[in-house]
Amino acid sequence: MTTTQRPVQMGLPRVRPRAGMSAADRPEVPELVDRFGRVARDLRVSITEKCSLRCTYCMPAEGLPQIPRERLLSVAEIVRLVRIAVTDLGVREVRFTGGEPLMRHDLEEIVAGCAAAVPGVPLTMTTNAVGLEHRARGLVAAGLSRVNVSLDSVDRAHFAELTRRDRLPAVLAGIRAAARVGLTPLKVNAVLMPETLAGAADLLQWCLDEGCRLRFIEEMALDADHAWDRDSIVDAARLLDVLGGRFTLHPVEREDPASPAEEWLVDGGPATVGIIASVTRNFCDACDRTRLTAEGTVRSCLFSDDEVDLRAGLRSGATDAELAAQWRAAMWDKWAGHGMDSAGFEPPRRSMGAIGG
Ligand SMILES: Nc1nc2c(ncn2[C@@H]2O[C@H](COP(=O)(O)OP(=O)(O)OP(=O)(O)O)[C@@H](O)[C@H]2O)c(=O)[nH]1
Ligand SMILES: C[S@@+](CC[C@H](N)C(=O)[O-])C[C@H]1O[C@@H](n2cnc3c(N)ncnc32)[C@H](O)[C@@H]1O
Ligand code: SF4
Ligand code: SF4
Repeated sequence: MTTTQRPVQMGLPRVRPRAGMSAADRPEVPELVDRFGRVARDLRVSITEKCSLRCTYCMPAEGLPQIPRERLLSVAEIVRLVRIAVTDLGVREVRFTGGEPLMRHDLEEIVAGCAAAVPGVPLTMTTNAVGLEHRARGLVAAGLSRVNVSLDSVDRAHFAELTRRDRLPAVLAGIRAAARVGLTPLKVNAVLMPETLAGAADLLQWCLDEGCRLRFIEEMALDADHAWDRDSIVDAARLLDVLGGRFTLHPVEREDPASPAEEWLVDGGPATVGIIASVTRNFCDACDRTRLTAEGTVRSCLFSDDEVDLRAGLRSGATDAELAAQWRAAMWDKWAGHGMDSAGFEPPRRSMGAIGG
């Protein structure tokens, strides 16, 4: 686990991690700083636990237990928290995720409400693209800036096996519709597993043909079935070997050293393929993420089950300042990193789909 000490940038006080730092040690700044000197600027909002697919690395076959409607944040509650995040807490980008955000019929209202509340802030979505074909235009009109789409294989049988649903045609149609209406740059996320390797070159060729930016992602211990095994991680070297059989790849110097994806130029460029090595070369020391779950808790790290409930305050008359203070306190306690390489590592209780990836 990386615990590199990083100074807080941009004029904020320098915060040094030290054992036993308490709430009283938090500097009086509006931003979402933590004890390790990081500042969270990237808000990921889960809006549902429901999903149209059942990816084996994420969901149980039967889906997640349904969240009763009254426990889900409403459109107005999501918009209010997004406004607080941007205007009071220094958030600069908002991503809708889940579960599958397209499962919410009021997604367009959520996007439009946020676009009006925080004009100029990029509003993005991570989606499996099932049904996006019919909603892409409406989402652009509502104010969505771009989308990232999960797609692990362009082989229909293989896709059905990985997602437990035969929906590849809908996903490809969704990606094409999103690209047509300008939800770009459109990135494709593929979780890297032994099963993904066989079709990796075909997937890259498809993305090159369609003008999408493909990133492979190391599988993390966030599957609902708890079948993840550190020793069966497929690493970048194995993937590069497979892709190298069909393409010429050259590593690209990272423009942004904090960016999680390492990039390779494909056949001389300009197209690239990326690898997000969340496990073997984690980027926790540069983490700038804060999360809201669909039930309105702040989750400071994907791997930390310590959540702070904002919904209770939202529904009992808390002021913006009170909600912001709760959010700051939650982020101050953020962990150094995920710890997947530490002895005695235990996966979190919630799986990826229940957190909001
Ligand atoms: N370790 C770690 N991995 C994450 C986190 N959030 C997302 N991921 C992984 O990164 C992959 C890509 O996430 P996206 O939702 O596309 O977001 P992103 O890469 O931040 O998006 P861009 O800003 O478009 O590059 C996901 O498939 C997850 O596997 C996080 O907070 N920590
Ligand atoms: C949980 S999904 C939610 C959004 C949407 N349903 C989708 O699939 O894009 C968000 C991202 O998490 C990734 N993901 C899910 N489980 C993962 C795991 N165990 N390890 C790494 N990434 C995972 C997915 O590939 C996807 O890119
Ligand atoms: S990764 Fe996304 S599409 Fe796949 S099961 Fe999880 S939430 Fe659904
Ligand atoms: S695992 Fe936690 S600390 Fe690491 S990048 Fe993800 S959210 Fe940030």
